[in-house]
Amino acid sequence: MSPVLEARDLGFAYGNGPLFRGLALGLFPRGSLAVLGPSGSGKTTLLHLLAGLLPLQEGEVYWEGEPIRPWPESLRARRRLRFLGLVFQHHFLFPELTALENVLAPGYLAGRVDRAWGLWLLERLGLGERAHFLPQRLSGGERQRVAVARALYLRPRLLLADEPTASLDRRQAREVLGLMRELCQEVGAALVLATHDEGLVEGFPVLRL
Ligand SMILES: Nc1ncnc2c1ncn2[C@@H]1O[C@H](COP(=O)(O)OP(=O)(O)OP(=O)(O)O)[C@@H](O)[C@H]1O
Repeated sequence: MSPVLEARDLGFAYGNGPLFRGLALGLFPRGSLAVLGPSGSGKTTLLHLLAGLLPLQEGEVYWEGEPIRPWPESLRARRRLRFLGLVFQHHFLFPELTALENVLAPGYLAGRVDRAWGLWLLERLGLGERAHFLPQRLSGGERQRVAVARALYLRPRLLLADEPTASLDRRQAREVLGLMRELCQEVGAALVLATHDEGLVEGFPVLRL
């Protein structure tokens, strides 16, 4: 079995000294990893490097064994759409689209619109009854669950979640994380979770920044 995601010898600096150097990680299909570190330690930067959203400075990132550095941005964007899903601290839902339309949005980009699959994801996340609500009528936890459904809609090999529960209370955070982990297993996605919260990473292999 080859790794879904691998990073070797990663180093990055914004100009005022290195944020990290010589960093390595690897994830197998359906594997998980928590990136743990205080605010400012470089979690978001690392996830952006892994997602190919920030140019690599030192080292290399491999998606399913292929180095991403040589790819032109247009190819990277195309590969990203199929390879990975992203969930951020803020949900970034389209305010004028319903929960279901938000989940289907990547399907329009990829030419794969399957309402039944979108609805199944929402139901699995406990939002079947709210599929036709606009985001403004949903709670913070519900919006974040819609964002998780949207990120998994194209059945990515990898889900990158950057502080996805930072705006939720502890109970909601645990619930959203638990559902996210279960659904990743079902969809077949590996999971990288970035968080500053030690209390949330029980059961995860941990990389400390
Ligand atoms: N575009 C940028 N230019 C210069 N410095 C930056 C830039 N983006 C981030 N930084 C700095 O790099 C450091 C790491 O930032 P990053 O957002 O990766 O950390 P983080 O661990 O995700 O933090 P948080 O938990 O607060 O989101 C911080 O000190 C930040 O101020």
